[in-house]
Amino acid sequence: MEAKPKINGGVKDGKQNRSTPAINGPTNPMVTPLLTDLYQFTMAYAYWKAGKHNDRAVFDLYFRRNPFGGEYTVFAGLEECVRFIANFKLSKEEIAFVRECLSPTCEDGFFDYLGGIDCSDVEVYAIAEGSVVFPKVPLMRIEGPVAAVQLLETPFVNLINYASLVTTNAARHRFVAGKSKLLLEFGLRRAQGPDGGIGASRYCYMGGFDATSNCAAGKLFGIPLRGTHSHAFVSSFTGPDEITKKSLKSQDGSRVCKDFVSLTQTWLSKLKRLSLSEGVFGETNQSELAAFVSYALAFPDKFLALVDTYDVMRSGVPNFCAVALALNDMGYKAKGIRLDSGDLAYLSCEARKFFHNVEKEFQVLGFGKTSITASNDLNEETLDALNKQGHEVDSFGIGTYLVTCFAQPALGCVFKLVEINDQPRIKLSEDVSKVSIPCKKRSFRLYGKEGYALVGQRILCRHPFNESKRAYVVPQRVEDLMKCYWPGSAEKKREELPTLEQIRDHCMKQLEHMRTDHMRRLNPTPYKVSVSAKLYEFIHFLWLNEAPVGELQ
Ligand SMILES: Nc1ncnc2c1ncn2[C@@H]1O[C@H](COP(=O)(O)OP(=O)(O)OP(=O)(O)O)[C@@H](O)[C@H]1O
Ligand SMILES: O=P(O)(O)OC[C@H]1O[C@H](OP(=O)(O)OP(=O)(O)O)[C@H](O)[C@@H]1O
Ligand SMILES: O=C(O)c1cccnc1
Ligand SMILES: [Mg+2]
Repeated sequence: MEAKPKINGGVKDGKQNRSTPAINGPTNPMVTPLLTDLYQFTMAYAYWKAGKHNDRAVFDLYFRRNPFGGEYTVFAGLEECVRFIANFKLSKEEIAFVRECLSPTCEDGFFDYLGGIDCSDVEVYAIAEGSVVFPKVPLMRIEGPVAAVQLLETPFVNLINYASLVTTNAARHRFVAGKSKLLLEFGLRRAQGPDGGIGASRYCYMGGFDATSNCAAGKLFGIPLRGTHSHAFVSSFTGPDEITKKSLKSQDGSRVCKDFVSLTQTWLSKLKRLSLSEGVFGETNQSELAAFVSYALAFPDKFLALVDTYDVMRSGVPNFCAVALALNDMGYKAKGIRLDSGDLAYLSCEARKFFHNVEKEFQVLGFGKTSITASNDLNEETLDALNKQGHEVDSFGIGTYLVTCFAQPALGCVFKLVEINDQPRIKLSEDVSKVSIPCKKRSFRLYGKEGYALVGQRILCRHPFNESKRAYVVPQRVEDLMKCYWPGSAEKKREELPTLEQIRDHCMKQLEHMRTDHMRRLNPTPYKVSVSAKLYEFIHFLWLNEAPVGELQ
């Protein structure tokens, strides 16, 4: 990071703000200017009373430590902040409520002023959503009249905190599962309320999940929807006699099987003969078979069965195979099974063996590759354990631990004043990691990989607080990280908001280019965030200037 030169403003290049299309309001209609802490309004009043409310302030939004014991974070939630600020306006009712909450001595003029705030004099600069980011680096810089920007603190931190945390959690699950696995987010029922559920689905997709079970998120964001069925469906059946409509038309429409139940029973007998020699199963649970047949009749081209209601290898898997083979006769390819309890490594390997045997014995090409989905309280640790043991799972359905961010409930984003009326400000702390980095800054990412045009300048990079930690760097490529996402009425180009799909792609690319030692789960190498030599000198000058000198008696 380096302190930003003072001269700014004017049209850079391209379009002006006025010509860009209107931005929709926040996804959650509860995100209004009142979704803030009371003290933002009390401070706004006190700024106004002191005649300071229009002082030009610069705030940085950043976090101090990466979550989940890792060394990286994915930045998310920016679009919602932009939507919020683009539509910021207190209604008459909201102002009346604020008036009730503040002291009766507050002057009327303040409430007129509140009603006029529309963030047209606020500017927001930010790193692209979906970027990999690190502690202390400003994710967003918010410039504007101090009272107005103060009102944005709580909603902005709220919108970024969970979004970035859960996106990072999803990215970490993706990293452990590996690229080739299908990751399904199943967390809605366990999420922290409706907003937690909708947000989890959106941001887990951003962080690398492939699909969600959450229909509302599918509709709102176009996220692929996926799902299986539950134990209730299986246990609701009592036996094959329940199935009255037994016919199934073949996939190409040329034939009709009048009694699909009997076809399935025939296949089950053949499987029994095959398996009895190996002692795998005798009688399977017939009510489970009825459930599977019914599901296959409802979705012949999407048949997927939950096989652990009674006994995975003695009932669920053979019943599934009987239905799948009957479907195969009719030209359909069964999708697969889901395991939701027991030793998922062992059971997935046993099921895979069974599928391979079926393929060999009955010459059904590709049956051995039938998909296996696993679920049940999965998290990074269990995925890692399954990898170490060896497993045959193709797809993981993950809920509770993912969406609740069980391993760490908050990211700890902060919003700190770094400059007012062109005067740099600092917040001191006994804890050095909590000292804020003053000044309106620019952030760069320096790339050392070969193959890029040489920038060639030798830069001294310094740890912001530790004098002895420094290094010269000759970057091969330099990326300016902050772009303008909300110019207010300033005549500056506003970055277009990318689609969820584009943000997800950006996130995947960023993660792919991370050094593996920064990514590993155990004792990852910290990514070094530095300040320029000039900023280092300035931080320490200001620190000494602001810290009172103690007196020893
Ligand atoms: N091979 C494995 N290695 C490590 N953890 C596993 C393995 N297989 C499953 N797990 C995890 O172990 C836990 C098992 O949960 P639990 O003790 O509730 O058993 P269960 O199989 O769900 O039992 P139940 O039949 O009562 O539902 C889950 O968190 C699951 O993800
Ligand atoms: O385990 P999670 O990661 O939260 O994933 C979602 C879970 O939700 C469903 O069952 P539910 O937990 O409602 O019931 P169950 O535990 O009895 O299967 C599903 O079968 C998964 O196990
Ligand atoms: O579709 C599923 O299998 C599913 C959906 C939500 C929660 N558990 C499982
Ligand atoms: Mg469960």
